[in-house]
Amino acid sequence: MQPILEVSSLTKLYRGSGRGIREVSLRLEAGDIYGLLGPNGAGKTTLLKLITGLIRADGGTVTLFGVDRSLHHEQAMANVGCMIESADFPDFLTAWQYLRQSARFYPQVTEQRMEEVLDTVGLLGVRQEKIKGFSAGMKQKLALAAAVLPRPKLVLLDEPTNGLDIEGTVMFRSLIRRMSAEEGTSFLISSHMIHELEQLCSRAGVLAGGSLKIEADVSGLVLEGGTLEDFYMKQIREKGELQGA
Ligand SMILES: Nc1ncnc2c1ncn2[C@@H]1O[C@H](COP(=O)(O)OP(=O)(O)OP(=O)(O)O)[C@@H](O)[C@H]1O
Repeated sequence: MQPILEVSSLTKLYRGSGRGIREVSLRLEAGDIYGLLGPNGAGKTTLLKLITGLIRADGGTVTLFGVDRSLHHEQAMANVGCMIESADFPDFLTAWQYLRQSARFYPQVTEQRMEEVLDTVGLLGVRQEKIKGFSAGMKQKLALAAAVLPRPKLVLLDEPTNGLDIEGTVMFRSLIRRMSAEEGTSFLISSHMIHELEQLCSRAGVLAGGSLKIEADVSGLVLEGGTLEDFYMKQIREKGELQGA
């Protein structure tokens, strides 16, 4: 079966720091919910930015739905939703105007769909308020609403639960589960919320020092009585990535 996402030997070393990611390869099959774990500075955001073309790679390839992203960007990204780093919102827009702006590339997105996603993330009641009055968590919810708005087949999320309240985290988990079960959506989620990832993900990968160290079948791990946290800490310790451990 054709993978949803195939990353091959992707490399990006930033000029200033010389850090980034090196020779990372990753494959997502349809229906995968893949958790990307790793210490601060491991290269998770860099990998997500490279996949979506927000920054340019030094080497390697990204193929989405069989299409080379660097050659046919629009076609490759047509079914991809993403939320990478805290979105820089145009503060003068209302939540509704922002979503309308996000929807302009997707003729299939109706006002009913916009209302539906705002309701899901708990922002329907404030849709006519300007974003400049929103808290960090409200902005995070709006970014999530925009990422899933066109019902993409693949959603890339960088630290999606950062700043979310408890209800927001529960909403996030049920949104992912529902989209996965009802629409067959695949997810690549970078997060430090390991318990969240353990509950959601079918597979996980550990990125450390710019390289993908190991991947795990999360449900298999849990069935065998292990936890994703123990697995992660073991990997990080073995690879000497844990300072002072
Ligand atoms: N624009 C940049 N210029 C120079 N170095 C950078 C730049 N952006 C990131 N880096 C470096 O690249 C490495 C990877 O950063 P990245 O943001 O991808 O890590 P991360 O795994 O997402 O970290 P965190 O979990 O803290 O968000 C870090 O060492 C960081 O200092």
